[in-house]
Amino acid sequence: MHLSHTVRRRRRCPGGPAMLTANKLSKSYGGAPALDALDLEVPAGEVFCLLGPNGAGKTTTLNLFLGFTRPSSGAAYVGAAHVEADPLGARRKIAYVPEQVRLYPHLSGCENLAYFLGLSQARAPSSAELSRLLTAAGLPEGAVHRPASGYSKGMRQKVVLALSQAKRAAALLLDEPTSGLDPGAVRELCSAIRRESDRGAAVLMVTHDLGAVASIARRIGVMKAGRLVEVTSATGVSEAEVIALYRRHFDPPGDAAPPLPSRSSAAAAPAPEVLS
Ligand SMILES: Nc1ncnc2c1ncn2[C@@H]1O[C@H](COP(=O)(O)OP(=O)(O)OP(=O)(O)O)[C@@H](O)[C@H]1O
Repeated sequence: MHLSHTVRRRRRCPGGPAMLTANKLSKSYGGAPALDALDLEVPAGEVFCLLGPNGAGKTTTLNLFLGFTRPSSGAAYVGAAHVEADPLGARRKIAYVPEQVRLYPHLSGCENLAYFLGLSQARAPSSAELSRLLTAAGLPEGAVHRPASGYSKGMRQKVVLALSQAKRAAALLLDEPTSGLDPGAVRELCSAIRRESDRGAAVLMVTHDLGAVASIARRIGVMKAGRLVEVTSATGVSEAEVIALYRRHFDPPGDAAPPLPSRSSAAAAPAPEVLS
């Protein structure tokens, strides 16, 4: 079926209309495929977790949905917006939690939220409304008006999750959000992500945290060398079952105790700015 760039009938996937769609989405660097003909649909309200070893193409997938990089072939859509043809239209529908969220350090959480929200919509919510959004996302009340320079990683993430809620983002993309978080912060983050999916956001989360996957994923996609090699339901699965799934794909044969991805593989690389 031909899909026009701008006018496109929204396809339906099992859980409802697809909010994130990849059609034969491919990206090569210097002739080497980083992502190879990805077909994927994430409907509204679903949490889809992408697993795979380093270099599998997970971040490349996010970058293509975000319009940070152009596909070599194929197409990515956010709702009906074709990312390449209508990057701003697509971006307006997305909230993005990079591995390291960067806020304006001299501004408070409330001021950061007002700023990022102002980039995407004309209506400026009141300070009381912004505070409510931030505390609903899990930011401690006492931190709302404090400079973000003193925020932990988990607190910075809460500002983006409040932004996601405030602008009613159709899609929430997260790149290794639990790396470097303590177990309590991981639980809080998972609850906040669940609230966003309950609201109707399509969630696409790249992670090495198999416990978090078991806690929030509705479907799991396994990536290997740029290809999506398995998609499976995660409803009711335990962490042990997610570990078994991962081992089935990535255990070297004959190796008794292969390494699993760590829960907190914090990388120091700076991430792009918060999208609004
Ligand atoms: N800007 C780039 N230039 C050249 N090669 C790149 C670039 N970005 C990614 N790649 C390559 O594309 C492949 C997929 O990378 P990608 O970052 O998507 O993997 P990943 O699954 O997210 O890995 P990780 O778990 O380490 O984040 C890798 O081989 C990587 O080296």
